[in-house]
Parts: sequence; C-alpha cells; structure tokens
Amino acid sequence: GRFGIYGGRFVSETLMPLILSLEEEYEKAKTDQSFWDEMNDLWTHYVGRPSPLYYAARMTEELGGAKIYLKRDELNHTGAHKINNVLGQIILAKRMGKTRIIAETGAGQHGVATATVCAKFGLKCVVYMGAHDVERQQPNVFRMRLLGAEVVPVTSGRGTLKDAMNDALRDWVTNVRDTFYCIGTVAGPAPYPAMVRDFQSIIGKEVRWQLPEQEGEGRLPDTIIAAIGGGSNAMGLFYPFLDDPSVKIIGVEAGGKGVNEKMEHCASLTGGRPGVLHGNRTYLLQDDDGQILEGFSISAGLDYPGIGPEHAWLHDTGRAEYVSITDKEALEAFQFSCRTEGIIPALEPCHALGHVMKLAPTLPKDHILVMNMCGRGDKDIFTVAKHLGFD
Ligand SMILES: CC/C=C(/N=C/c1c(COP(=O)(O)O)cnc(C)c1O)C(=O)O
Repeated sequence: GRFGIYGGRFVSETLMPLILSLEEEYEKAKTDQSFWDEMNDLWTHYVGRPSPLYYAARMTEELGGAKIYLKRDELNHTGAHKINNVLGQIILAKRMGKTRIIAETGAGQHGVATATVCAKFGLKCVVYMGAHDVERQQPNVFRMRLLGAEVVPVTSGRGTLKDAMNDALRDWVTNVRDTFYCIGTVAGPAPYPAMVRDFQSIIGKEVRWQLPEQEGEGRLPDTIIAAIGGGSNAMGLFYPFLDDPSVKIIGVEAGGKGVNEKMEHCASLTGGRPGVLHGNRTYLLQDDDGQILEGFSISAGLDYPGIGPEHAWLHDTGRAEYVSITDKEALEAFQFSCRTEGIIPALEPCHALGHVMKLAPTLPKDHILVMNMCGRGDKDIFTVAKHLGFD
C-alpha cells in the first residue's frame, strides 16, 4: 500500500481489524472471476459501459492543433465516473456482511452513486456532505434523498470535502461492526488508494481498445489528461498507460483564485508538501506548523487540500506532469464545451479542458490527446448562471 514514501495506513487501532479484513477481501476478489463477472455485468447493464470515446471535431478545429478525444464518463448512470468505484466497494461490503454504507461527498456525485447502488442492493446509506457543498450542489442533495440516503450536513471548517471526510471517518470508528466506509477517491488508508484506482482503471482499459478502432491498429494516445480532486478519474485513465513511455500524462489541479501564498486554491502538488491526512501520507496544503489549510475552488469535487498518494509518487518520479487551472479558466472552458460540442460539463473536468485549450494549439495535428470528461454539468448550472449573470 505504498507509493514510494507516500500512502501507508495511518489509522486508529479501532479501525485496524476492519481495514485488514477489507484488504483480505479485496486481495481475494482481485483473482476471483465471479467478482469481475458481477462487476462487468453491472458496468454493462446498469452503468452503461463502455462509455464512448468521442472525437471532438469542433473543439479540435477551433483550437487548430492536436486531435481531441473525450472519454465520456459523464454518460454513465448518475452522471460521473464515481459509480465505477462504488460498485466494486459495495460488492465487497456485501461479501463482508456489512448492512450500513457511509460515504463522504463534495460534488455530490460520489454521494449520488453510493445512494444509487445502495438502493439497488437494498442497503442503508448515510452520506456526509459539507454544508457549503450542500448549498452549491443542491440538485445532487435532492437526488441522494430521493434515492433513500440520509444526507448529514457537516458544518466544521469551510464545510467542504475535507470536513465531510473527517466526519465520515468519525462515524466509521464508532460503527465498525455493521458499517462499510465507501471512500470516493484514491485517498485514505491502504488498500483504498490502490483498490479505487483498480476499479476506476476500467476507464483507461476501454480507451486502449477504443482509440485503435478509430485511429488504426495499435494506436496509443500521445497525451492523456484529467482533472484531479483526490485523483480517482485521473488514476483510472492513467494507470493502464503508466508503462507506455510514449504516452504523456498530465494531471490538472484546481488553481482556484490563483496558486500563490494566499493559498486560495487546491493545487496540493504545486502548492503543498508531504504530510499525513485521512490515513495516508501525501502532498497536502498546510501552513508552516503543519496545520492543514482549507483550500479553495469553484468546483466542489476538486475542493480538497490533498491528493491521492499515487499521484504524489507519479509527480516525484516525473512520470506525470501536474499543472493547475483557475476558477476563471474553468468557467471559460465550461462555455467552450457548451458552445463547440453541445456538452454541458461538470466544473471538475472543465479544469482538464482549460488546460487542453492552452495545450492543443501548440501541438501538431497528428498528435492525439485524450481527456476524461468525467462528469456532467447539471449540478453546476446554477453556479455558472450566477457567474455569467444569467440569474
Ligand atoms: C469523493 C468526493 C469527490 C466528489 N467528486 C469529485 C469529482 C471529481 C474529482 O474527483 P477525483 O476524480 O477522485 O479526482 C472529478 N469529476 C467529478 C464529476 C467529480 O464529482 C464527490 O463527492 O462527488
């Protein structure tokens, strides 16, 4: 469960037996064909996989450089990539005899995915969500409640994802017997970062066979790019390509109001340094005394002052490049996607698109760039309308 010095399992003693039994259950499932048969059946018939790999001709034309492909995980059931991971964790939870599922959520997509799968399997669902995020992702709060989940607003800190994860962990420590904590990103104590990455890798695995169908036998992407909150949609796209050196890998963090000493951003790699939070060692936004900072982003799903430990390792080893895009650039990308391709994107992938808009024009026309369109924008239309003065 280590990625260089990153990762690990920094949890209280009360959680260790549960964590060890989860690790045992996951190790067994990894080589259990019936587990993957069930996953593939649900990914196909419930989620609607494979998600399309779509050639964005008008984006490509307008930017005048690289060929842009969008991996359409926003077309999954519930509207984002989150359900890829939730299915795997809840099948494990059932195998462990757990009847109560808890989750943290920021954008509400992970919360909706968890509530959805709990409804499908008839499990109790409790979702912790920062009060600020309850406000800015209202459509998802309604969806969670309609799906039968209890949504617990969290008022500590700035009322965002970090605070929600704190309270989910507290609940878990209190209810280890009957409760499974479904973590929504590649963070947390081992084995979560590797397990979530493995479930999300369906994204990159599909791209490996979908691109040659459209670009010729054996064709690999030249660049792959994804937005990063904790980093799960990015690891899902990146992981199957880590051993292809010709594939350039770029992760895009939330630049908020700008990456500077005011720390009004969530670019943990660019503006942070190694520390321990939520059970793992990784890059974190922290002050000189090691106090974790609140961070800032227009996007609830990227509004997290940490990052998955595998990204910290890919950053230090240089296998992946990490950049950031500001709120303002993300809003411009939002409008660009609507106008050129008729796709209303979630504010999270808008950060990846913001960087595509800078990078594509500098690349030759035969350079193939694949970007994770990891979520749809229905949850964000009120935020964007306000910023554009529509309301
Ligand atoms: C687990 C907390 C993160 C959430 N969402 C994060 C998110 C992200 C960032 O999460 P990662 O893929 O894990 O970096 C990207 N795209 C969409 C559409 C998202 O909703 C959530 O609660 O829905």
